[in-house]
Amino acid sequence: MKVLITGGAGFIGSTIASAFVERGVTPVVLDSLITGRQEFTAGKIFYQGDIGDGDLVDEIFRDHPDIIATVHCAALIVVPDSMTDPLRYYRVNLSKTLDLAGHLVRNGCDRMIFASTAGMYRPEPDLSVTETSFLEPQNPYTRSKMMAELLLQDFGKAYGLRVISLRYLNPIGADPRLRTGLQNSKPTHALGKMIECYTLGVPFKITGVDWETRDGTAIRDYIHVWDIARAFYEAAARFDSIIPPVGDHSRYEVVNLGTGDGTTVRELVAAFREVVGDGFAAEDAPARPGDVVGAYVDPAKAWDLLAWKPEYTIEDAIRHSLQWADRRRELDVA
Ligand SMILES: O=c1ccn([C@@H]2O[C@H](COP(=O)(O)OP(=O)(O)O[C@H]3O[C@H](CO)[C@H](O)[C@H](O)[C@H]3O)[C@@H](O)[C@H]2O)c(=O)[nH]1
Repeated sequence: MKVLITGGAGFIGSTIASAFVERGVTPVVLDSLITGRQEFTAGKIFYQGDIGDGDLVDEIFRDHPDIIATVHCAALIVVPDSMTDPLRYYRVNLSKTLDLAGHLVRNGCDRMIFASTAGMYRPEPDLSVTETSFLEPQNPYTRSKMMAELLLQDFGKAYGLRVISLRYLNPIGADPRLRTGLQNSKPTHALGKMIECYTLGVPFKITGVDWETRDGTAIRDYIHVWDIARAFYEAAARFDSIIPPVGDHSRYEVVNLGTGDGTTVRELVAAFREVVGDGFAAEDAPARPGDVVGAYVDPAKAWDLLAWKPEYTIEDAIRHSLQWADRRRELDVA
């Protein structure tokens, strides 16, 4: 049994591929390698190319008629970049998803698990989001994901494509067996900056300390990438019971993935100290332009439909990220 994983050489897609391998499902990776890494495809069935390339997708399905579902992760994901270059973001995340969906329908693949974002919700007053929270995406990245979901719903109604959309927020950590992790050597997200500051021996700047949260710092739902990968497997394994192949029910289901309470920046700093010791310094600083207070995800539906909840702690994710930063340096030198 095989699954096609678009973006399978990226941070999340490659981790999902490993989770499938460990459970006896063979991944077939399709990745352009624009941001993905060739090393992450080692030992896997790999096609280098574009999700919009119909001939290539046809070739993949000819070569692997036993593909039972597509996990669609290929996307551009950097919010500030999406604001300066929306054309590129809509082209890659929306137009190419449209093309891919057409190629899948043509090849008779009617199961898709879509890597989406819980960043498209307007948070409730307590900063939680559920699947019924109002959709109010704030930037071209989250809008491109929302629009892609809308087109996929239309494909369900017209062509029978079934889609489970998994929406989550800030993935951190690395494959616990360190096969893969974040490709980028200079990540700008909070944990990446903590690792950089810790390595250089300089204080980490807590950007934004006046938010209306439990300690004044912004909240995010950091979640271990292996937990996310497990959820994709569970969605694939239960696909036909979540969206049966026949009947006049909706062919589209949304499931949010998260921890249920989130983590503030100060809590992330405390967790980092828990892992590396007291020597890690942090200081208050002004908020970054465009920053938001944040949100956290209620994972109740994920438990009901996927029997899924996060298993790794924030400290586990920090430990794995630190180990991966060392491993990554070795890979770059090799
Ligand atoms: O050095 C830093 C870096 C970040 N933060 C703070 O930590 C919180 C989280 O920031 P991240 O950058 O980790 O997370 P964001 O959700 O703000 O954004 C990140 O996750 C998004 C995905 O949802 C996009 O990928 C985006 O490009 C990426 O920066 C924010 O309050 C930020 O101000 C600091 O205090 N110091």
